[in-house]
Formats: sequence, C-alpha cells, structure tokens
Amino acid sequence: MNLQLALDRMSIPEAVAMAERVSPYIDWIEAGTSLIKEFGMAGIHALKTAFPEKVIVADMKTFDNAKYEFELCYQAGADVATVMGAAPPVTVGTCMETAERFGKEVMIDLLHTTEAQRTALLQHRKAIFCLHVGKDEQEYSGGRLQTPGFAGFEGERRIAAAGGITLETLPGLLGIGPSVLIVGSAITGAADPERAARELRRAVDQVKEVKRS
Ligand SMILES: O=C(CO)[C@H](O)[C@H](O)COP(=O)(O)O
Repeated sequence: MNLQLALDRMSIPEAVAMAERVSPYIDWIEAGTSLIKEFGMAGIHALKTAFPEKVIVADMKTFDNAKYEFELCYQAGADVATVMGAAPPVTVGTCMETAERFGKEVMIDLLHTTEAQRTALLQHRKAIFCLHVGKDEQEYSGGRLQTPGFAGFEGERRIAAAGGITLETLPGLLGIGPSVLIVGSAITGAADPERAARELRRAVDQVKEVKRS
C-alpha cells in the first residue's frame, strides 16, 4: 500500500519543505488541487524537481479540456493526474488516451458519482479509482468514507482512498484493500508532522505484515 501525502492550502516552498520533512515515510506526493489552482504547473514542477524518485500526483480534478490539462501536468513532471469520474465519458476517455501516450497514469476521482457512472467507469481497467469524501462534505455535512455501493472496484482494480483519513479511521478502510492511501491534513496540520507521518507509515506497514503472514 502506498502512502500519498496531499499538499493543499500552502505555498510552493511550504509544500516542498513539508514533503522534505516527511519524505522517509511517504511514497507518493500530491500537488493538491488548491496548490495547482493557486500556483499552476509550477507546484507540480517544483515537487518533481525536489523528489525525482517519488511518484508525483497532480490532483487536477479535470472535468473538461482533458487533453490540454493532462498534457500540461505530464509535461510539468506529474506521473499521475486526476480526473473526476462524474465528468463526461469522453473527457475521462481522453485522459486515459493522453496517459497512454505519455506512459503515465490516471486516477479517477469517484467523488459524487452515481452507481451508473461508477459501473461505466469500470471499463478503464488501467486507472486507479479514488473513493473520496470531499472537504465540504467532511466539514459541513459530517461525511465519512463509506464502502457500500462501490462493488466491482475490488479485485484487479487499483483503489485509492481519500478524505480526512487519520490514524484512527485508517483501520476501517483496510477492508477495501486500497493500493493508495491519501492523507493530507492529518499530516500537514499536525503539531508534529514527522511523528504523524511516521505513525501512519507504521500502520500501513503493519497491514503489509498481516497480509504476508
Ligand atoms: O482531494 C482533496 C481535497 O479535495 C485532498 O487532497 C484529500 O481530501 C486529502 O486531504 P485530507 O486528508 O486533508 O482530506
């Protein structure tokens, strides 16, 4: 299981500094949507330059203009870029084609998708499917990550999980067998980010141990 650090609501130097502090404990680094909206492709480029060995995820949340936006991300150094699963099917398909052309990856964000949309998205076998409870749902309507209704994404599909994940909520998510666990504020907003990241790493590694034994 890969631990992905989401970097949101900070400047580019702050994002690079935060990633440096916790880098031994994380696998993937996300240029968060807010970082990209505020600073554009420069955030992605800075993270790839500082961490060439890490997988850099551009959380673009693309909804339209797929070819242009995904080319920008991959050219800036992203290894993975995100598209909303609720976007028109042609948009998601174009993201998949662009990724194929660049030898890169796509993460499909299932935030606010219907069951019919999720079923249709299953055709994108190479994608990573992200179960996601958005910030607004967390903060204003007490949303929590739930697994029912996502049948069909198990097995050979790679799954990511995101949305207010903490050390305490992590055990409840293990049943879905995520290959990517996305954590932002539980690390970046912690009084001691190194400690928070170290503890999450330990929890993730324990899951690996249990699976092996
Ligand atoms: O995509 C996002 C917000 O839309 C965040 O990157 C994701 O939710 C992880 O951050 P946090 O752990 O703080 O929720």
